[in-house]
Amino acid sequence: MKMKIGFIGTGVMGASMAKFLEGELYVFNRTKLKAQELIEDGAVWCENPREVAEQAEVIFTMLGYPDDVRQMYLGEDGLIEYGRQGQVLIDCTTSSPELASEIARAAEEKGIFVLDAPVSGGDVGAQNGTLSTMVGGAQEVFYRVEPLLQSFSNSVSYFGPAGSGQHTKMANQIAIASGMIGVAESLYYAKSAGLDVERVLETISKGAAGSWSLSNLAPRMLSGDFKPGFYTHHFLKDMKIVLGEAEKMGIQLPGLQLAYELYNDLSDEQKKNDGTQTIINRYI
Ligand SMILES: NC(=O)C1=CN([C@@H]2O[C@H](COP(=O)(O)OP(=O)(O)OC[C@H]3O[C@@H](n4cnc5c(N)ncnc54)[C@H](OP(=O)(O)O)[C@@H]3O)[C@@H](O)[C@H]2O)C=CC1
Ligand SMILES: O=C(CO)[C@H](O)[C@H](O)COP(=O)(O)O
Repeated sequence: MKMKIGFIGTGVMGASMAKFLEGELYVFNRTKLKAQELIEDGAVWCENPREVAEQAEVIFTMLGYPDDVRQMYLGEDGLIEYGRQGQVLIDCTTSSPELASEIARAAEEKGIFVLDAPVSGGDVGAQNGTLSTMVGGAQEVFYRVEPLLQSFSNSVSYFGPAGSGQHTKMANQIAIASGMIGVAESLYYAKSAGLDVERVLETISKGAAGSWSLSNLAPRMLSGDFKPGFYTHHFLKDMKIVLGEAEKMGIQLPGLQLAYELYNDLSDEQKKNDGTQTIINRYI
């Protein structure tokens, strides 16, 4: 018998990730249109999270902000309220580690299992099923659902108790943040020096400067394609979570702080609608 799998949050990432899950799929998203392709491929549309919770054995969420996650899990009519014993809930949203622990505690009281399983690899990784997935929560639950996580990932790693997946994703975002500033400033410098920027990009991508951001986002910067793979407002959300966590740990991250300020200086329009490659507009 096919496993009944729920997927809530079918935006840029979720709509692609859900396609790789094998089973009977139950989907819900705030804007139904964004689940249309999945529905056409056979997924069952649910009118609310309650319907998903009543049907599915395992439920994935891929939402925007920690507040969305809080509402979805802990709010009235949320997944914990309607969930049942033995059910597994997996939050792939990039969210707060502390909230992940809070949700896991609330779920435990009802015999529901929760994992935090944020992903890296961008829109391209989601489309190709090659994400890197980082997991926190009970290890035996992780083992149970690992094959599902593998279906949209090329790497799945377990890190420890609830919140550990989110902490790992924060480490990922720290590495990406300064890298994005480096990518934009590299192109700006090459252009200012009168070089053929496309060739510079092609050449340095093959050397030690090579990175996911350089290969995937620098070409979008050069072609003026600012369509979101990764929304700038989500990147700012992530950097804010990291800065909050760093403060709690009593550590300073001046590189990340600078990246946050440079991104935060972008226009409201750019923050709301553009992908993170829009940082190039600060320079060129
Ligand atoms: N894009 C990327 O490259 C990556 C993004 N991430 C992270 O993954 C998460 C999702 O990103 P992405 O897919 O790009 O963002 P999107 O905004 O495209 O997707 C989020 C989806 O969640 C839906 N949603 C939010 N709250 C609710 C709710 N209460 N009920 C139902 N649906 C809800 C939104 O609905 P609606 O359609 O109405 O807005 C939207 O479709 C973010 O936390 C992001 O930081 C992680 C790795 C890479
Ligand atoms: O826009 C980006 C960086 O500025 C990346 O698309 C984004 O960070 C995707 O990487 P990840 O999947 O690791 O979050």
